[in-house]
Amino acid sequence: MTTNFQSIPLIDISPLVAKCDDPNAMEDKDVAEVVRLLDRACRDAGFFYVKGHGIPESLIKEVRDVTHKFFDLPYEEKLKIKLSAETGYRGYQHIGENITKGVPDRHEAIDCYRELNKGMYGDLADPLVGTNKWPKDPPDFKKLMEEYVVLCTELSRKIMRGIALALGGSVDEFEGKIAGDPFWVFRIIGYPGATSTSDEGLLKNDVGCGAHTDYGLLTLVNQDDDKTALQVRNLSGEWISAVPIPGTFVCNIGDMLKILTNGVYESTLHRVINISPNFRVCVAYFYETNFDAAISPLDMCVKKTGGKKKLQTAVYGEHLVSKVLTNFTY
Ligand SMILES: N=C(N)NCCCC[C@H](N)C(=O)O
Ligand SMILES: O=C(O)CCC(=O)C(=O)O
Ligand SMILES: [Fe+2]
Repeated sequence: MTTNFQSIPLIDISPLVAKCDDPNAMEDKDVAEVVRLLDRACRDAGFFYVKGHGIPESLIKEVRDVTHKFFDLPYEEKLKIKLSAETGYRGYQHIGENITKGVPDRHEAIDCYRELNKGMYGDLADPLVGTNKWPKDPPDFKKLMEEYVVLCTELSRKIMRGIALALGGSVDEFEGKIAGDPFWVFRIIGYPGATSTSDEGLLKNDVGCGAHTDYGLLTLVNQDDDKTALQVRNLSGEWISAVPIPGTFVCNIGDMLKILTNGVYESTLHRVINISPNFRVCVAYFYETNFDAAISPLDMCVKKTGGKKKLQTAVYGEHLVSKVLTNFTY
């Protein structure tokens, strides 16, 4: 359930990060406070910033720096790792190639997914089977990003432990069959600077990514410090900017967590319009359920919401594949 939030809350999650693997974490009053704030943020906005997350700021910045360097390369160079159906939809897509609600997005990106081998989940994962396509230049790009993905996975697991407690569940509610073997998606994205200054012009010419929800459990957004671009829709349809706060991640809820919570937490619509004249990068990490998990509302959430299942079961891998196949024209 979204509200008419006017700003996106910032939560210092350091107590949770320190203690979430302690079985008695909730007895710690600082952890309990983080959990309360997470519940508030997830109910009201489905979006929140986190600080005190433990990932070094120097690494977060380096990830954005090498991303700028990659997108600065000549087009021919970037095409060496081009995404296609044959690469399992992994690799580089040029501006306008990704489509949201039928409209080409004004962004370029490298799309990566956790590795999938043929037959791993029957034929469920077939379209995404492949290995990631990393550029040779900048050197160490792959190493840095792979290191970063490991840290994002670990951080997301911790935040999901907090969210499990926020829902009144056990700390490991989202492990095991739901996300004990989490899939992940990783998008390294570049948005050209705005060509317009008026609102109408920006909406007509400068939409970097059209309104959408994310597909899985939890997204961690690492965005440039000095450009406002990400906008989040509130209940009355106002677009609230997720203005960059240095040293934080913007977190948001995906479709699978909406289903699990029977809609108590919503996967909020958001879009990207880079209003700055300069090229913006965003590195988005998506923490997902197990690839083959069949996701339905948790009993404890159904109880909270009047006892009726409001949302249908979805198999995460099917949801992802159906999205990926409509994001591109090939
Ligand atoms: N894995 C995620 N969330 N990717 C976000 C891209 C959202 C835009 C996409 N064209 C769409 O229409 O979904
Ligand atoms: O660029 C951003 O800030 C967010 C990107 C996004 O929403 C996505 O890739 O799903
Ligand atoms: Fe998104």
